[in-house]
Amino acid sequence: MKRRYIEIMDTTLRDGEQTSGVSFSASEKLALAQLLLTEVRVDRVEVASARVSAGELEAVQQITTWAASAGLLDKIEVLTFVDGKASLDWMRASGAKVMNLLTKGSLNHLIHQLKKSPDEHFADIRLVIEEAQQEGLQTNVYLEDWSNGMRNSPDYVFQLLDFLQTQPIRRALLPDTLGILTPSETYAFISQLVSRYPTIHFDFHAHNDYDLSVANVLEGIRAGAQGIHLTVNGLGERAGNAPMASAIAALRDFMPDVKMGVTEKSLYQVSKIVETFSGLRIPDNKPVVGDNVFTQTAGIHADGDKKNNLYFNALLPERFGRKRSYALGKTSGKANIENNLRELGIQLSENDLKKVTQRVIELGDQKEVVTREDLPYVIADVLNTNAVVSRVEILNYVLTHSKDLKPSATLRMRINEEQFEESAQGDGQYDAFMNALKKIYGKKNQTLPVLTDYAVRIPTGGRTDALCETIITWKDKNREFKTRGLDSDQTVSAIKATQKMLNTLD
Ligand SMILES: CC(=O)SCCNC(=O)CCNC(=O)[C@H](O)C(C)(C)COP(=O)(O)OP(=O)(O)OC[C@H]1O[C@@H](n2cnc3c(N)ncnc32)[C@H](O)[C@@H]1OP(=O)(O)O
Repeated sequence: MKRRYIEIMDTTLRDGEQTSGVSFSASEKLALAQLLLTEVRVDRVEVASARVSAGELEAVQQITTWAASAGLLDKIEVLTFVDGKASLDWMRASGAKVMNLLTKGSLNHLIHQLKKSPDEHFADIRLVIEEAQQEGLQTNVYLEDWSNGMRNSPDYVFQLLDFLQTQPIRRALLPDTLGILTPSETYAFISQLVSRYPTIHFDFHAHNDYDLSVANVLEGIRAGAQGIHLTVNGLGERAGNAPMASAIAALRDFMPDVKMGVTEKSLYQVSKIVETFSGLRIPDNKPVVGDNVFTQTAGIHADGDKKNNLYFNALLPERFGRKRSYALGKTSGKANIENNLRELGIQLSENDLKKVTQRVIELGDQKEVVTREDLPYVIADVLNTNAVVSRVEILNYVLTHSKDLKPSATLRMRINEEQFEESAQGDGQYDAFMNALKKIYGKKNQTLPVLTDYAVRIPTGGRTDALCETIITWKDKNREFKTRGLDSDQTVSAIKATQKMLNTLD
């Protein structure tokens, strides 16, 4: 089968940054543009809108300087306006060579926002494109509000495309600006344009207002679009754009006649970086990249996986550098527990396994979270054994907190038979505690796992009402794991979670 190449244009740095509350710094934009082009290997990146701000200009200058040295300048795009020379001046200052010119794709927007006739608009566009060409810039053209245009003023859309067909443009970009399309309409509109304008390269740009963006991307491509616009984590104005990870996975799995240059393995990494830079947490159930999407919770599912991977689908976590896991809670069965014990290198008799399973279910009923690293403690408690040999014990500590002085911590602990004591300052009490801990492990030439997430919650209901639960995610060379601490004091609960982490180290 001859496969069609589909261009992926990432617009996390332009449309993604239009997410309310998100603003990337110049260095974050540069790092992301580099990662997207060289690791994720998207075909093009749209990095800014022209004229936005001085900071934005500096960011684009940094990106174009890097891209020019890497031979990738033709992959850096900037959204510009039909505004005489204003956007062109900005393009010149930024060093970018590809402009995505925002024209009006619906009569409604043209008449009410620009207050111009089609002929006036086309004349303005012609001037900008001509000037851009003289400056050696390449032009792609957005037909803003194109989807409404196709619904309500198709003749205007055809008029615009008839005109654009005569212009030296590289691509026509079809945005569903307000995210109003259904999959069948997306297919109908795009296939109509593809057959009417066979020489134009069409990109489709979805929005997710009805949660249909990925479905629309698939239909857009099936209809003949040659490129699609995506954002990492689906960032974007209102409900966002089509999310990169799910769209790529769906295209790979459902459209075998399509090929793309994107490296699937790097999608999770870029998603986590965008999560950090944007400050917007990825929902746990977000396909492909969410924390829980490769976690089997139900006992029946864990059992089925043991018997010929019965509950696997094509979306295997390993494709994205991730791992399947088995949750512990009230819907767990023996198979969930066994799976986690295997990871910890612990074996129990059938009878003991039943008792431990029962306790995990009870804890789940009380809304308590049980992590894999908690299991040895649950076993010790249920079976009354010394399943947990506390090689590491926090013996004493003093934490200070005062106005206008840095918090400090003094810590005494035992590692095997040896005792250590250290003091340190930090940005908060727990940070000071961790700094003292790092000094101690530094003496032993041992580095600690990196803390990658710190979540605090007050478990609701029942007897844990007044307690605070801290769940810390740690990452060391080859594993990521969570430990949990429970105490009426938040810092103490974090210290308890940390002691559990220390006891997992060799
Ligand atoms: C598909 C999309 O998501 S489009 C996203 C476009 N990107 C942005 O809007 C980037 C962020 N925007 C900005 O920083 C600012 O809005 C700027 C710098 C573009 C303009 O700022 P201001 O001069 O203060 O104008 P303001 O934002 O109030 O209004 C936008 C103006 O652009 C005009 N405009 C709208 N679309 C276009 C267009 N395609 N080409 C040229 N001008 C346009 C509007 O008619 C309005 O002009 P008016 O003030 O003469 O009525």
